[in-house]
Amino acid sequence: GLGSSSFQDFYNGFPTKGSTVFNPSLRQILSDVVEEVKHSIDKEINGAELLYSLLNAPWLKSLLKVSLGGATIKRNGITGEIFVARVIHGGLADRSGLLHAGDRITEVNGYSVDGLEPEQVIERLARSQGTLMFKVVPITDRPVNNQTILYVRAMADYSPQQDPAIPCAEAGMDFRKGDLLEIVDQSDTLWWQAKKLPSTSACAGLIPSTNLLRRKQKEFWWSQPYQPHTFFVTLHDQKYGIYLTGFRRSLRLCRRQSLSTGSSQQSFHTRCSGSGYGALNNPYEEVVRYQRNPQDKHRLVALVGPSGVGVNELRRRLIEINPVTFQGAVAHTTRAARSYEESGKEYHFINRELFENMVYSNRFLEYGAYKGHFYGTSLDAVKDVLNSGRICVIDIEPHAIQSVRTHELKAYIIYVKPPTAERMKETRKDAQITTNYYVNRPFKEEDFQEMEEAARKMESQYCQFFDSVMVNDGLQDSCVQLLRAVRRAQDEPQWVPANWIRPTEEF
Ligand SMILES: Nc1ncnc2c1ncn2[C@@H]1O[C@H](COP(=O)(O)OP(=O)(O)OP(=O)(O)O)[C@@H](O)[C@H]1O
Repeated sequence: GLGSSSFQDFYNGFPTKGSTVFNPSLRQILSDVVEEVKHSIDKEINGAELLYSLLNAPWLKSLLKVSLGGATIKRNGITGEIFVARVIHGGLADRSGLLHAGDRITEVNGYSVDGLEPEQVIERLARSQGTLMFKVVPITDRPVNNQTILYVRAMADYSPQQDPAIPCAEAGMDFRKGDLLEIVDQSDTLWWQAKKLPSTSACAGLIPSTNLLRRKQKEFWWSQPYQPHTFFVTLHDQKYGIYLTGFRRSLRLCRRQSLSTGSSQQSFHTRCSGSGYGALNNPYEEVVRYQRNPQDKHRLVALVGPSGVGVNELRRRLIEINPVTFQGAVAHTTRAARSYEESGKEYHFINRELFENMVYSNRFLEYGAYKGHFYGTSLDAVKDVLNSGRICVIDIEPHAIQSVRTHELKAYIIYVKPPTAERMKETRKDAQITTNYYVNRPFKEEDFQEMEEAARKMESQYCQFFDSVMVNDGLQDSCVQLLRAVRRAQDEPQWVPANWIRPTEEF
């Protein structure tokens, strides 16, 4: 339905304002827009969408959709005057430079529109053929366009179609947790305009501002899958401990035990830095493009994944491939060293008092208790590896992600995802799982299902923090994927939280 000739006609009659006639370069803009619309006719949304519901001829819908080119109109309830409510960034109206929010539309094709409903104005527009003429009284105090572009990562999902409060759902833009957004207009305190990156459309869409989205999140908190689970509990709560880096089997054991005895999820204790916590409350996290300087320390690489997916296997293989480059962090424990163990090698063996001091001075990224002993991965153990010039590769529970997303560690989070249950069955024939009843028994059907379920939950809660996602299908392939991801993290530009680069409230 989009004949170029009709576009041409329409273009010729594109709204003029006073004596201003469209600049010929608009011809080019319009043909761009035609292309855009062809690709996104069902998604591309702007004020002209109002027309959409009123018109029947599909070609006309398309045409008019473009014609308003991203402006919404509204009626002043008291005076009855029709105004341009909003000009969508990057849309035709915006690019023409002729329509501005606040401009009053007095006539369409010589007919006064005062007192009409916006829908009637739209209808009038729809009925007109050939030349389309607007008489516009420009707003006197046009706001200066001093918008700075802001890049953010969405920490929440948003769907305009499900938001009755949005002024024009069709002009809205949906996004999901983890999406990168380029915010192009913040002039309205409630509704911002943004594009999703990588952007395929020139046109922006409406999204709620930080404050508005925060308010919405509070209203709908029960529907938000993500709730921070960062707890500080006393060291004397030994009943349900956890275990950490390098000993995830114990961790899994005690987690399962604690679940089966009805304990809450408080078996995870993580460090909670100011900046990290701030990010949890912010529906948008400001990000900047960052590339590590070759002279700088490496970024910490942290693997997360559901228990049994193979996080430790992958980590071990990576370190084995190149132990000069990669290293894990040595955990601390209060358990006594065995005769063959050496402090600083298997563990840093420390006494309980020292462990407690480290907890209280916030030195652990994550810690917990298991069988009466404490275990923890300390910030210093990670820094030791990074200071030695190596790449520190650790695995963490997702609850601890916030404790490594800091200016200092600049963690790159790799999520290891299980393949389908069928593929798991094929690839894990000789693999061994550790459960709370058995250490190293063959995988069973239900293990795969449990893992799938755990992966789903993990993704729904934490996907916004994953810098890279890999499926651990064939081991060989996974190792190559992992190696590539680690290289990317160190050598290629990445979006990182802005406060890593210009720290505000760092520890
Ligand atoms: N891609 C793979 N193909 C085949 N077997 C694998 C693969 N990845 C891991 N395994 C095997 O699966 C088993 C569990 O892996 P691993 O111990 O690394 O799990 P994990 O994610 O660290 O879980 P946990 O939290 O229990 O420690 C091991 O026997 C490991 O060798």
